[in-house]
This record gives sequence, C-alpha cells and structure tokens, in this order.
Amino acid sequence: AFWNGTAKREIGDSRGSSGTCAKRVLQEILPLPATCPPEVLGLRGAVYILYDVNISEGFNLRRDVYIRMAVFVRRLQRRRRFRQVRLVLPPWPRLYHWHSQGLQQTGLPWSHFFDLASLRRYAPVLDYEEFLTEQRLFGNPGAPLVHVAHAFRLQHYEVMLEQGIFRDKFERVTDKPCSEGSLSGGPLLQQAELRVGRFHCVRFQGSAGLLEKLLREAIVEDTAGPEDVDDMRTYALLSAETVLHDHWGDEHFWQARRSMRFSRRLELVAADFRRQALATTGASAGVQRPAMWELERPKRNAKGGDYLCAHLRRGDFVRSREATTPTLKTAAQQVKQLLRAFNVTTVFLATDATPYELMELKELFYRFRLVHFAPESNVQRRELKDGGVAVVDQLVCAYARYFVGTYESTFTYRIYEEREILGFTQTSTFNTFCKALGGSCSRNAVWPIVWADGDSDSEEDSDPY
Ligand SMILES: C[C@@H]1O[C@H](OP(=O)(O)OP(=O)(O)OC[C@H]2O[C@@H](n3cnc4c(=O)[nH]c(N)nc43)[C@H](O)[C@@H]2O)[C@@H](O)[C@H](O)[C@@H]1O
Repeated sequence: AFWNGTAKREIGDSRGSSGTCAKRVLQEILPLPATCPPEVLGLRGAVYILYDVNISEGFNLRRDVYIRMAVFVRRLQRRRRFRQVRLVLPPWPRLYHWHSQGLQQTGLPWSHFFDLASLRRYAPVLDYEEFLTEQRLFGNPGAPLVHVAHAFRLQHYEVMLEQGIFRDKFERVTDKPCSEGSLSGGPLLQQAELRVGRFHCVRFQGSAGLLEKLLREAIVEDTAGPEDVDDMRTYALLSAETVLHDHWGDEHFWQARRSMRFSRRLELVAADFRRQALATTGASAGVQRPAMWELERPKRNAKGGDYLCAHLRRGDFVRSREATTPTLKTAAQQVKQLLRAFNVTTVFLATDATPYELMELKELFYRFRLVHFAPESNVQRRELKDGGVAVVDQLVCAYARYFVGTYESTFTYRIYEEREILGFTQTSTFNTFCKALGGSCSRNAVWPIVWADGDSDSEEDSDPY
C-alpha cells in the first residue's frame, strides 16, 4: 500500500509556498509539517526502473516479460540500496493485433487490464501516470521533464555459445554506433516527459538477476565520491524481452503470475457473459477463487461450465505457421469430436478470425451451439477496446469444462496458466489443436503450477548489500 489514491491526493495537497514535503525530505529538513503524509518519506532514495518491450511483441508475451521484471524487482528491494525500488509499467502502445478503427487504443494504462492493487501485493509497481505524479513532487514547478539517468537498449549477442556453453554476460556496445534515434524498439522514449542523460546499447545474455549488476555499475558511474543513497534515480531498460526468467516456472514465477489478476471491470464483464450466455457461475463450475491471490491454495477439483472452449488462433498464424495451424474445417472436425466425447453441445470460440471466417465456422458447427463473445454495444466496445475483448475471451475459456488451444500461441499459454490457478485437471487443460484430425502432431509444453510452501519467500531477507 505504498501508493494509493489517498496518498496521491495528500501528497498533491501538501505542496505549499513554504516548499514541498518532498523537498523537505530530500533536504533533510525535519520534522515534517503535520500535513505531510508518511508516504513522502518512502520516496527518499527511490530508484525507478522503466522498461519497454519491442513494438512487434503481442499482449501475452508482454505479460510474461512483466513477470520477469516483477520477480527481479521484488528480489531487488531486499537489497539496502534498492529498498525503495519501483517498477514503472510501460503505457500500452497500440499493438499490431488491435485492428479496430475508431477506438482510442494508444498509451493505455495497466489499470485498464489488470488489478494494480493485486500486482502491488507482489511487487512495487506504478502505472506510468502514477510515476509522473511522484516525479513532479521532486521536480521544480515549471520544469516538467523526467530525467532518466541511463537508458539501456538491450540486444542479443550475435554468437550465443562460447565453446558450446551458454554463459550469462553483458557488455556495452562500443564497436557500433548507438543512439536513441538509430534503433527500433518500444515507444517508451517517445513519451514527451522523458529526457535521457546517457544512452547505451548493451549486448545482454542471461536472466533478470544480471540486471542488478548493470544497474549497480550505472549508479557507481553517476556517483562522485561516497554514494548518496538518498538520491532519487530513474533508469530505463529497453527491449526487456531480451532478459530471461531467473527460473521459469518456479514458485516465484507462479506467485507473480497469480498476482496478475485482471481488472475488476473485465472480470465482471466476463462473469456476466458466462452467466447469461453459458449458464455458468463460479459455484456451478466448481471454482472457488479467494478475493486475494495470496489466499489461493493448491487444488484440482474445478469442474468447469457445461461448455468446451477452443482458442483458434488465425491472423498471422495462418501464414507464418501454416505447417501447424489447422484450416477452419479441420479445426471444426477436431472440436466436434471433443464435443461428442465429452457429451457437451456448446462450444465457446475464442478467436481472432475475420468476420468472414466466423461465418464459415458457424456453418461448420450447424448441429451444435457455437458461442462467441462480442461487445453488446458500441459503448461497451469503446470501454473494453480490442485488448479488453481478448481478456474476456480468455476469462471465459478459463472456466470451460475442457480447453483446447493453438500450438505455440502465448494467448493459449496464458489460458493454461489461468486454469492451473483455478484448479482444473491437467487433462482438461493442456490440449492443442493438430493440423489435421487423427494425425500425430506437436503439442504445447505442459508447465504445471508450482506452489510455494505456505507461499512464503523469506530466503533472500538476509542479504543486506
Ligand atoms: C508468433 C507470434 O505470435 C504472437 O501471438 P500469440 O502468441 O498467439 O498471442 P499474443 O501475443 O497475445 O498476440 C495475439 C493477439 O491477437 C489477438 N487474439 C488472438 N487470439 C484471440 C482470441 O481468441 N480472441 C481475441 N479477442 N483476440 C485474439 C489478441 O489481440 C492477442 O493479443 C504474436 O503476438 C506475435 O506477433 C507473433 O506473431
């Protein structure tokens, strides 16, 4: 609860002609006036980490990159120097897959999709606007720019293995030109408020933990003489998808993943739709979801609503993954076979198919009930936007009796994870469409959920450095 609406209002109100609370904190003028909220003290020594992801990456890979960063930042705050670290969530740019015209889909905050209070109970994160509010506290009135001390554009090494061995390493690029304008990447630095002090290209190979070394080197470079640990600093990591998980799929991954609950508004839209179109509630599906992710416990007894869900990825997959993506006809054949096997008559279809393909699918399912989610009005479409509609699709698939998804789609993988958290059996979840009915084919990997003992994580508490 280090940042919430009340604190924001109070901090805002506490700026006066006699100097801001924040400035008094920085200049160590104590005691603070009684009107100063205690949260201001927490800004002392704050280290802000901005990050960004290459513009071509889709929504669901970005969710995975978030987990890498959140696990890293949660660990980092155990270190004295980084006790006040905050991860700044990059505004969502208009993604390549968000096709709808006439919607405002640029610069969306994370709160549009996710429950920030839930994220914050795992790691100290801020939406970009919240970050600006904190920054303004420390800036001079009339000087609205945010100074980013160092921005690092991460890139892969050209040769990854050294004598057959993959080693974690990084190095600043000095043998090639490197400037903010000369390289493609995410649009973070296009935010009007940001001014970068020093820009570096960095070859990076390894897991998120290695970023600590990169940041420490930058802090030392900036510090003439003994380090001023009260100073507030901002760093930017660009192309953060280059960074790997410290340990993919371990209990830390799953805690961060469980904390990624969707916004209440999207959860509500999905729950209403499940109830009205599929006669399914949490209780009828045998899903008990505690109000907070921390209270979730291992279980495998979810039953699911009386429908099957198919995630059928079309769009670019039809061309770029032709060898593994089924045609509409062979996909329909596979689904119908499953419907018969499970004695279910309703299929919920999550897809990025075109309206024309959807019509074709409806014809292919003529003896069954095919349900598809579409916003009920233009008002709801404007409210949800393309990204919100996709989340509702995922939330409906999460409660199905049986799920089948698309080979190598991160959209499908996030549904697997959601069902693992909700307590479905693995056989009802980890299923993949084949290119054709009956043939043997490649299946998606099975990554079952891992629970921590009592979900405690105290092992790093002791490191004071
Ligand atoms: C191979 C890679 O695959 C990646 O896709 P993949 O992992 O499926 O999954 P995503 O990275 O999420 O990108 C696919 C996007 O397409 C839309 N989309 C896909 N399936 C559905 C659906 O069932 N319902 C709705 N409403 N929307 C859907 C949605 O905007 C989603 O974020 C791509 O992001 C990369 O660009 C690349 O092509």
